Amino acid sequence: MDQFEIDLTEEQARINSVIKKMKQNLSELRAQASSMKTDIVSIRKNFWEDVTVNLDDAVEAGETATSIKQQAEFLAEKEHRHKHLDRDFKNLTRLVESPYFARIDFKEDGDDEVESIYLGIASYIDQNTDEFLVYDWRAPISSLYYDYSLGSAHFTAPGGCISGELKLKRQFIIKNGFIKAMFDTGVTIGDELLQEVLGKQSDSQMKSIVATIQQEQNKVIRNEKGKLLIVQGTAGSGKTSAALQRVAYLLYKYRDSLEAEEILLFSPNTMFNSYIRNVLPELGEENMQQTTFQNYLQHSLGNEFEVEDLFTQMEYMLTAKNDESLLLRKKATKYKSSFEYMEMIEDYLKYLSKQGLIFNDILFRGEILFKSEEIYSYFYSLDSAITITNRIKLLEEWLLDEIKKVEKRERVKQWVEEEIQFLSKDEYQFYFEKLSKQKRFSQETFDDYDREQELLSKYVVKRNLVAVKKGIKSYSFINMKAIYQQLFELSQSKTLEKNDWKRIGEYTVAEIEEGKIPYEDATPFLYLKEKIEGFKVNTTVKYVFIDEAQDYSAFQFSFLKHLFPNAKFTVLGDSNQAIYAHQSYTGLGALSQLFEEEKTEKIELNRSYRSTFEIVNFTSEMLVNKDTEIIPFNRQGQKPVVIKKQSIDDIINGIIEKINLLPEYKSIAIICKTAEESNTVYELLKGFIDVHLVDKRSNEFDKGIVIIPAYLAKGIEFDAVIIFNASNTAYEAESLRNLFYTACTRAMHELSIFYEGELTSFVKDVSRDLYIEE
Ligand SMILES: Nc1ncnc2c1ncn2[C@@H]1O[C@H](COP(=O)(O)OP(=O)(O)OP(=O)(O)O)[C@@H](O)[C@H]1O
Repeated sequence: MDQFEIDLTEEQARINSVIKKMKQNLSELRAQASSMKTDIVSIRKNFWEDVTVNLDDAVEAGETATSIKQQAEFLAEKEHRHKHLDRDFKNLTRLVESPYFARIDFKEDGDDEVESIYLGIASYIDQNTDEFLVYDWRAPISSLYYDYSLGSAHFTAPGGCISGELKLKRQFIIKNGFIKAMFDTGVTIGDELLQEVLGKQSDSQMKSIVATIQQEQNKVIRNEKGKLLIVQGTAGSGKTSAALQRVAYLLYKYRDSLEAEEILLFSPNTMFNSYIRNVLPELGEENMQQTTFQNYLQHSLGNEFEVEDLFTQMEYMLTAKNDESLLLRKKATKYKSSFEYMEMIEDYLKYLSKQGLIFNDILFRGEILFKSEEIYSYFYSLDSAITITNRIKLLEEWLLDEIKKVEKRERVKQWVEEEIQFLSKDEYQFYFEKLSKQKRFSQETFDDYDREQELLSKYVVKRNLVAVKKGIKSYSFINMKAIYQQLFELSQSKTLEKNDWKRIGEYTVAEIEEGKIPYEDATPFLYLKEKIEGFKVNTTVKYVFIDEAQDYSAFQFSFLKHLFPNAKFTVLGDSNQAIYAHQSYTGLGALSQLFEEEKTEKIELNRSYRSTFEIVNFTSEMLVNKDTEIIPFNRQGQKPVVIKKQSIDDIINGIIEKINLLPEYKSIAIICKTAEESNTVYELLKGFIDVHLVDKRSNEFDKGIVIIPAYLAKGIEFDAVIIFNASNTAYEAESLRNLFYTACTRAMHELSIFYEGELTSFVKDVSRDLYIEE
């Protein structure tokens, strides 16, 4: 036996022994969990038998409340412990399959002994000796594995910095308790294992990367310095992966004070949510909250407006005739996404503080109860040193007080009497019972006619005023539509030409009038509304993650900062994938203005792991911005293939042929420029191959062969990518470069580009030796 075989035998023996212990623990845990579950079910069932209920007097009622509270606390405590047991059980079940993925041997300075540390997705301690048989990959000592090659190394433990020497780094692939592969490595994280992992086919779900986290990714995962962490990373550099492992890391590090629901991830679309939903559970953690910015806008404005979504806006920009109105919309979008527009709104708010708010009349039974002018006068009679929001609150209180007077006044009116007469038997009974409960009557009927009339009229008026009061409480007396529209009349852009601003104003006012809110107006509108009505901030979220951050405008970042005042932000993006090029995208640099410099950290990820060496070299050359070098991971594959066809029909035939020739890939994407083009291609292909069409409503990430518009393919990856038509007509404008780049960088193993007519210059400009022409 050579040394490797000896080592392998020893390691397998250790694994066997560890798994044996784990299995024993597992059955103990199972028994504990099951008995605790029985207890919980029984407590729930007998809840009311075990509390003493007596409501005879205040003292007894107080004791009853205490008894209920104690019983509820007892149950909650049991449930909490059961949840933990359940989690330990699930983790141990995973560990039994594959107890660890790495070993490091570390000799601490001043110590003679070399300690062997095994790293897995969770810690495992020998119940008899208290020895750590497996260390959680997030434990302080585990960072040695990610950060150092052999030689001197150190890590920060709770008690301070510990230095020493890393003597061995070994990696394993263990399946069903058996070592499938074992590598000893000298460099940071061995290439062999990474080769092995990256060479695999894609999955419908993103996978955790804990065994092969790279040094620069580890910096993202464990970073804790600033309030804002900006990660600028090239396509496929592991931004999303690092973000998710970071969530797992934070949940581990702050396990006593941080819950998964206090972490919120903004992702590019709902399909993406389904794509990443397995990563954290795979690591034994609960998923954080996930949403999209669109979802938030819809939730906040959806009742009042038809809110345009980003994809509709994008589809419009990509398909509309290249005329004056498209140009204007682009200018408007750019302007409305900028900090300058936010400043304009701030100035407008200063103006509104002194004059100019617009109110609605408050109506009651078709008549004006409060005229808008009256509301206006009251509002501006309040001390202008008080914020607008607080004055609105005072105004609300005043209106509700006035309503009390109205209530009294209305009771004697003719309509009330008429309504009483028409009360149905049920309604009459309803009021009667209500009054009886209040001990107003001792007998079965109203005994006194006048009293009856008085009380019934009171109820009738109250009932009729419910909607008015509700309206006042929800501030429907503020005419937000008109206030936003007025902004265009009263303000003047410093950068746009006068005429452009005027025309932008005209069409915005018209859209809003029709109850539609363009995507670029949704956040500014909401900002203005919240500044007037009071910002509904979320103080419970402690960490906000923004993936695909290049798609957010400066305005939206500012808004999010307001929205989550207590949160730390991790923002991940790639300026080369800024496909909404009409936005005022200024790079993630715009973000730096949000927090003070000392609270902001920046990390760049330049190594690309998703695609083969050949694909990365090809796609990198498409970029004009070559400030940062993109380093491909050394995984070989075929060069991208560029295929010329005579017509669209020929392209369709070519794609069918291509797909038949490709190996049995799990996922193939035919990426089109727009949803419109995707529909057409789908209709042409569906009779010949089994394809799914992905659109913005798709919630699940389908594997197999999909047809997808480029802007929806963001963040996801496929074994093979086929670009439908890379003609110069389709991809001519410079603004489409990033969209094209994003589409091509979705490919892991193979990239084929079809076109008819002239080839887009985005490909033509790439060195000829980097692709094959067919
Ligand atoms: N350290 C790693 N070990 C193994 N796989 C990795 C590692 N880093 C990244 N990957 C893999 O590379 C691919 C791209 O990762 P990910 O999607 O996180 O990148 P990204 O930077 O968010 O990409 P994009 O911006 O292009 O959407 C994934 O398949 C991921 O599993």
